[in-house]
Amino acid sequence: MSPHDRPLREPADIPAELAQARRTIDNIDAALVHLLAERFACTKRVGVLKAEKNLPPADPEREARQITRLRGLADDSGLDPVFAEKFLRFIVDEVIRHHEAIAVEVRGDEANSGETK
Ligand SMILES: C=C(O[C@@H]1C=C(C(=O)O)C=C[C@H]1O)C(=O)O
Repeated sequence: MSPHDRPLREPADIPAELAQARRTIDNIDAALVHLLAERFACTKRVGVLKAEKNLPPADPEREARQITRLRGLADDSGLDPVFAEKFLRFIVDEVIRHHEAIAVEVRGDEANSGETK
């Protein structure tokens, strides 16, 4: 466990309920960071697989289906679907940038090893 996993220390003079709510927020933020780290580790692998198979970095058709699904999940759970879509778009755009960089790297490696596809 990293020392950053612990919730932040709050001043002693703040109301107990506010301090408790902030501990919960800190735990949720920690979980979000862990989840994003896992997601990016997984998408990195996908980027390598796609580059090796000469597939494009972005898959707009899959993205459209993910957006529809997440908007539905957001609606069901009381989260603003517009926000859910923006949040997914933000993450996916970053993933696509990673995939473009991975594709350049893999192509370079192939050129250096004299491999053809
Ligand atoms: C991860 C992939 O690559 C891209 C990133 C996606 C994502 O982060 O969910 C979805 C589709 C692709 O545009 C994939 O093709 O599955």
